[in-house]
This record gives sequence, C-alpha cells and structure tokens, in this order.
Amino acid sequence: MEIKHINHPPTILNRYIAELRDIHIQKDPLRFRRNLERIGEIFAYEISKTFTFKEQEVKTPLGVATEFLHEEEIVLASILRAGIPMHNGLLNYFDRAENAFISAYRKYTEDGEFDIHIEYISAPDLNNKVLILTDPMLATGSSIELSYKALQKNGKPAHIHIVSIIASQAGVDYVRNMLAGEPVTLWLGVVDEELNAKSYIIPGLGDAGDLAYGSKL
Ligand SMILES: O=P(O)(O)OC[C@H]1O[C@H](OP(=O)(O)OP(=O)(O)O)[C@H](O)[C@@H]1O
Ligand SMILES: O=c1cc[nH]c(=O)[nH]1
Ligand SMILES: [Mg+2]
Repeated sequence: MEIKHINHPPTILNRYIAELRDIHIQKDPLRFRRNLERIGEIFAYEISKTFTFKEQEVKTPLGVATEFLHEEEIVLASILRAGIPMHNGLLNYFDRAENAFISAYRKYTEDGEFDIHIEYISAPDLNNKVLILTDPMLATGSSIELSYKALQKNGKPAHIHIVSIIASQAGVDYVRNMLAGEPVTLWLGVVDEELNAKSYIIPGLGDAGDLAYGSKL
C-alpha cells in the first residue's frame, strides 16, 4: 500500500482545509459542504495523474485532433453521510463513473462505547475496475475497514484509492497494517496526531456528518 500526502507543498487546498476546521466558518453548512466537494475535485485531479492514457483521435469541425484519454473504468464509493459532498466533487470530474454507497455509522451504547454498523450497501461489479473509496474523516479506521471488506463481495478491483481529508496517525497506521501488500493507494489531506477518548480526531474539525447535514438523534 502506498500513501500520498497532497498538502505538501502547500496549495489552495490548505485554505479549504483551514475553512473546514474553522469553528466560525463551520457555521455556514453550504460552505462546509462546498469545501468538501471542491477538495473531492482536487483529489480527483491528483488521482487522474496515476491513470493509463491512450492516444485517441477526436474529430473537430475543422480537422482531427489527438488527445490522451484514460482507459480505466472508475467506481466511486462513499461512506454515508459525510462522504457524500466529496463523492459529488469526485463525480464532477469522473463524470462517467459508476457509483457505490455504504452506510457505516457509529452506534453508541449508554456507556459511551460504540460499534460501527453497516446496514446498507449499493455497489456495481468491481472486477478489474478502479475503485475510489471516500470518507473525509479517517479516525480509528474501522469505517474504512468494514466498508472495504463489504465491497470485496462485489469483485476484485484492479486498484483501490482510499481518500480522506483529515486522518489521525493511529487511523493511518491501522489502515496501513490492514492493507499491507494490497494494490491500494491511501490519499490524505492532513494527518493529526491525536484521537480523544471518544475517537474524535484532535484538533480535527468535529463531526463532519453533522456539520454537513445537521445533528442526528
Ligand atoms: O475511522 P472511524 O473511527 O470509523 O471514524 C470515521 C467515521 O466517522 C464518521 O462518520 P459518523 O459515524 O460520524 O457518521 P456520519 O457521517 O453520518 O456523521 C466519519 O464520517 C467516518 O465515516
Ligand atoms: O473526528 C472525527 C471522527 C469521526 N468522525 C468525524 O466526523 N470526526
Ligand atoms: Mg458523524
């Protein structure tokens, strides 16, 4: 498994991540969702640089041009809820992609512990395709792990890209150990050092799903 950090050297991406984190700017959910979406667009562009391109002729009104077009068949998969705006950003760029959705959520018990539950998955055949699995937050890594395993039932992709904007170091280590030797690239915006007692990333940004779509019972 390979890890790619896309915030070095700094670019305009760092402003979008700063806005996601900012407790004042977070009060605007439209901007929060749009920042997730445009970061999804930036990841899409970076991931496209890893594709295989083949020369193809394009007939214009005045002649014939040669362009390099990628050959990969892409499936975009995202983890509900917080993955949806990033999914939309990736889909803006990979507009011919097939799509998969997985519900993985933390179900808390009265003592504050939680399990991750997967109750819904909708995915096409994945054999020999490029799978891009998105979730803006990689905290413990459990949601990515369970989603990855659930998607394996739909076939073996040629390559898998896992995309997160804010990760904890513990989550990165967990995913790296789990997927050692697999044809996987883990794309990251930033890595924060800490997870708190409730497995939230510190400083992180809070709860991405709630900030995008409101609190839930
Ligand atoms: O790495 P993990 O420890 O599994 O944590 C990360 C997951 O937690 C959040 O989802 P949450 O359960 O809050 O659902 P939501 O997106 O609906 O808010 C986040 O969007 C990730 O899916
Ligand atoms: O810090 C975290 C951890 C999990 N999910 C979030 O939205 N934020
Ligand atoms: Mg949440």
